[in-house]
Amino acid sequence: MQRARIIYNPTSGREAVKRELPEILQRFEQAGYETSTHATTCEGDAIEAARMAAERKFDLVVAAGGDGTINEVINGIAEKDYRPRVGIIPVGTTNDFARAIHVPRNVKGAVDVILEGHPKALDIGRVNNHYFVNIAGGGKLTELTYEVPSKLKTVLGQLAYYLKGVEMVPSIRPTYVQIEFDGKWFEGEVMVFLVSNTNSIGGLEKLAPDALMDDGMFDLLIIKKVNIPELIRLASLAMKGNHISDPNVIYTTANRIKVHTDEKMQLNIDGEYGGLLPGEFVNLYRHLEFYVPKTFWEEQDSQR
Ligand SMILES: Nc1ncnc2c1ncn2[C@@H]1O[C@H](COP(=O)(O)OP(=O)(O)OP(=O)(O)O)[C@@H](O)[C@H]1O
Repeated sequence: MQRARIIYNPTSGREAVKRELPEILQRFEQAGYETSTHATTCEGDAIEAARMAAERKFDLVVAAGGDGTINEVINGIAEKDYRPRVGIIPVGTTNDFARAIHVPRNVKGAVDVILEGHPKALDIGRVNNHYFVNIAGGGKLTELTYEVPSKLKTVLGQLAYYLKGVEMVPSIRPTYVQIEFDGKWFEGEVMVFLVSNTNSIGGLEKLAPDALMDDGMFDLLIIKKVNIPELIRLASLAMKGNHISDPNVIYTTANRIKVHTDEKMQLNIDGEYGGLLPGEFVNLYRHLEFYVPKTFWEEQDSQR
């Protein structure tokens, strides 16, 4: 019998997962999994729970929560020789990773995807000693993702991020960085740089429109120094993916990226604070197996 460990964050998003847990457990048991659960209690708890699940050789680890919970789960297993397959039940606020791999953002649909059973090996990223599935980056704008209080997200959902974003705009300043990507070089002031593994970032599905998740490459997006009205114009272009040909934007792919700055610049990893730069970003080719909808792969393949 296969064994599944469901690691869930009871505080994620609008706190729906607690209510649905009995039904989730029943469906996994009916599908033939011996299933147990772990409710996270604080930051870092899902890392430890996932590490233990790998050590105890669970076949499947399910991350039920937001992008923060998924990030912790992959950090718990990424360095292990034996790595359980990963399922996602997206009950967070933004759920970028679920969007990217087309897992439905409702519990029933997400459980269907896991139980239909199409695991696919996908790339993940590593920066310094942290792992990420979606994105890592730096620049004042990225700090938005961890400055929004959890309670506000529970009440307002995604709107909480937009409100905070508007509030932060006047304080956004450029930072002088040196970026080396696969032997090429950029040096100058930037508003933000993003190292992306998926095309879905901050709820925008076209920010890194060409990102594939099993090609061993990141999409690197750099927004050079611009004034605030210009930044707002670029943000509106990004809604439709039309920002990438703008002269103030560098958009390219790379497997290995080094970012250095003399100023203090925070690193954002999958929406959470990840320490200070410098950082070396490495793409780990098809490192973890995730359950994805069958249609997702047909679509990825058609983009090649
Ligand atoms: N019981 C808990 N109480 C408070 N915080 C927790 C608890 N369990 C986990 N956390 C922390 O909450 C963080 C954010 O949770 P998560 O990403 O699951 O939901 P979210 O913030 O609502 O969604 P999103 O990341 O999509 O915005 C996690 O990275 C973890 O550090």
